[in-house]
Amino acid sequence: MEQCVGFATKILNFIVYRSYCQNQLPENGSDINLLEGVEDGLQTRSLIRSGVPHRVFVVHPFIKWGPKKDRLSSPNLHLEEAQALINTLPEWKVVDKKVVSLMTFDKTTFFNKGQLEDLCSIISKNKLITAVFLNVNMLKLQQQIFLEGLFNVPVFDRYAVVVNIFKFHAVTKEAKLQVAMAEIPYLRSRLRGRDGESPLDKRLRLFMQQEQKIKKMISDLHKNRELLRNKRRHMEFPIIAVVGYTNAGKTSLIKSLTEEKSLHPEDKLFATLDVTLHEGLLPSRMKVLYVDTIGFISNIPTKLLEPFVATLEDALQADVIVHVRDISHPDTVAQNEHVMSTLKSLNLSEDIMQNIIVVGNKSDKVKNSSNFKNMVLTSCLNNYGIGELKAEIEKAVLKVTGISEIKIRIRNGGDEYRWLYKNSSVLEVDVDLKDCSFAYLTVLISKSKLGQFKHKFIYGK
Ligand SMILES: Nc1nc2c(ncn2[C@@H]2O[C@H](COP(=O)(O)OP(=O)(O)OP(=O)(O)O)[C@@H](O)[C@H]2O)c(=O)[nH]1
Ligand SMILES: [Mg+2]
Repeated sequence: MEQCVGFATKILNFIVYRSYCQNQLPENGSDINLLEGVEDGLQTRSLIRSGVPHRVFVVHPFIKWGPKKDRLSSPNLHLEEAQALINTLPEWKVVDKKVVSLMTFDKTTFFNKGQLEDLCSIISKNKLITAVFLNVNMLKLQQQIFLEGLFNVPVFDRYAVVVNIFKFHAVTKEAKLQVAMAEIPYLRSRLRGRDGESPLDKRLRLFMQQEQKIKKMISDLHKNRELLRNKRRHMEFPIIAVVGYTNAGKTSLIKSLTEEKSLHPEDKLFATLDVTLHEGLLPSRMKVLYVDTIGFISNIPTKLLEPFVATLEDALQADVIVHVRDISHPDTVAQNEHVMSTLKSLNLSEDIMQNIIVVGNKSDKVKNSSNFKNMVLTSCLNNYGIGELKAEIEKAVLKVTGISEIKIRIRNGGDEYRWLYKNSSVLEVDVDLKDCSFAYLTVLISKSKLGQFKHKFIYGK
């Protein structure tokens, strides 16, 4: 309780603390130079010190009445998701949790007087607590400074926590650059609290320069990927993008579809941050490429996801989208709405939006899965429904790509033979019993490739 004695004194302390905090902000360019050591991991100075674990008191504030009330989900489900976010950070632990109802999130003190006293009392009694996670998108600087002054421990919002999860999970240079890019608006917003003397302008300018440099590096990488994509298109393997809410089982599903051993599904939010490609075979032995993508999550500031949007749009230039839902999750309906509205907000073609196969995953954890209609039910745990899903994917692929099955008689081991193996999916080879130097090949081939084949080997001769 002692921390709460004298609310007015605390307000005074807040003013003193505020100037203390301002002195803690980066003083010179080198401190905030995100691009120093890009190659060795883009170490940034962040408001969460990387590598310092915390024992966290999770507080989920929610609006009880009015138009801003969340009608799709419940405060307790949000609290659970907030806990899952904290547990995703290595060695971080949740030691207490609470939901608090408010009329607005706009007050500088954030909570009302009674709530603040209550929270202070919890924090002062529980000596384990080393940080508070306030489950809102982004606190205003003044709110954060006020609450930290009062609670005497760091206060993190969703932006800070999610950026740090991203940092732990970014593997490729592109993902690391995107995380650095995502962090800039946050760090910049934390700089703005200082009085406007010239060093602040200098630091803001530095941020802008860094932002430009990172943007340029990302755009160079995108160009590179564009080349790869064209190459991929040239090979004409159908592309299946796998999307869904974080932790729904996207990576697991791709693992089941491709039997690729190297994939590692994890019970963590945002385990996958990089777009990766995985080769698989459909029932007719047609080769396809599955694209694993970053998971969606609701209540994330759009600024945080902006750097990832271009990559996601790029990944979704696919022939078919598979939307994986975790139907065992109590919030599955709200998660579905969120994924669908995010997909609609992206710059995707009409065609692809018509080609979404919905998968009801984790059906092993659901008692009555017959409630879930218009989807393929699967379980990656026991491979249930994987065969049916492959057949659905094949149907969709054949429909959109105009790929057809044909049988051609060609010379064994000749140029035609090699060309077909490279450019189509060979389903069957039967030696011509009348002339063993010839064979009948049954292949799946796209219209354009068939045109090329005829041009090269039939009309061209
Ligand atoms: N019981 C059950 N668990 C599953 C199933 N599919 C996936 N899981 C588990 O769910 C967790 C998340 O799986 P991932 O495949 O990593 O999920 P993801 O959608 O790729 O997650 P992010 O990359 O973090 O967005 C892991 O612990 C999986 O083992 C399933 O069908 N049944
Ligand atoms: Mg994943």
